[in-house]
Amino acid sequence: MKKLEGKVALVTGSGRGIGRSVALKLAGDGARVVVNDLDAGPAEEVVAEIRAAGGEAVACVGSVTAVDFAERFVKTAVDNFGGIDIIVNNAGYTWDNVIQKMSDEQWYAIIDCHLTAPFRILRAAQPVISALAKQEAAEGRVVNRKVVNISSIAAGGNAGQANYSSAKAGILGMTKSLSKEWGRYNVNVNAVAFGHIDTRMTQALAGDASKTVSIEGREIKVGIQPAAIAASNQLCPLGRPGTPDEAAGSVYLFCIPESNFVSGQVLVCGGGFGNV
Ligand SMILES: NC(=O)C1=CN([C@@H]2O[C@H](COP(=O)(O)OP(=O)(O)OC[C@H]3O[C@@H](n4cnc5c(N)ncnc54)[C@H](O)[C@@H]3O)[C@@H](O)[C@H]2O)C=CC1
Ligand SMILES: CC(C)c1ccc(C(=O)O)c(O)c1O
Repeated sequence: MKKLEGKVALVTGSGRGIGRSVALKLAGDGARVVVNDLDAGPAEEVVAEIRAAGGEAVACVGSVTAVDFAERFVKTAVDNFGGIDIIVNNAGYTWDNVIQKMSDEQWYAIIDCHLTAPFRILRAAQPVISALAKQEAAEGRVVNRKVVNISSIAAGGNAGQANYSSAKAGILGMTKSLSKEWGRYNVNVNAVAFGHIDTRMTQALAGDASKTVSIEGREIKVGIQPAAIAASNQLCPLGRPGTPDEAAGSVYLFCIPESNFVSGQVLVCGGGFGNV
């Protein structure tokens, strides 16, 4: 018996990187997944991958920052799969600069994506979750649901990331508050704070090359200089970045029944480096 058989999981930013690995991992253990990404192609590919492996998935394409996104995301889960069991707030990117060079646009774009969007998604999910919990209580059943918010070791502070570290610290506060509000619905609300995971966002740049990705019409610089990666590896007891599959493994721990009495906690997944 698969541990997540029949569960309905919503994973933002799951067209690539860590989110993609989370979607595949949850689906591989029986969950039906709503795959979200800003980019339709990668989202549809993950849906196809899950279906090809015998699983169930549907795409909900669009930016988590769109004002109507949260309601659409929740509706997609309810219309296609009849409920919500797991929410992983993962979508994101970095847009770094030292504070004197950080524009309001840059500040709000990152706060909106990493903090306001998860808030709206969880707010939109509340009526569905409370109704299901009420129905289950009337039937004498206890069903644990799971929220996993994705944070970063940058929540502890990182030069050049005032916007990102504020958002990633903020979501830890939201995680702890919601764990107290939603215990009554049997929802475990936890966070995973990643250290360096090897993805598009943190890809190694060749030489002094710079790379950009297009996020909502903006060309955003991504990638890390090899010297910074070497320094990060040196600080990390395991001496290397994590893989997206390893990152997904730590999210999975908060999604399975074995963690049913763990709530309001932050798991650092950083190869031994970092605390928040
Ligand atoms: N890679 C790393 O070292 C670390 C990553 N994280 C966090 O992990 C999460 C996933 O990042 P990665 O997998 O590394 O990046 P990635 O770039 O490989 O994947 C992120 C995905 O999110 C999507 N996305 C970005 N903005 C979106 C939006 N507004 N709406 C919907 N989808 C959106 C992108 O299109 C992309 O497919 C992010 O929240 C990031 O901040 C945290 C700590 C370290
Ligand atoms: C590799 C560097 C140190 C690093 C690690 C983690 C993040 C993150 O939390 O997003 C970064 O943005 C990094 O640049």
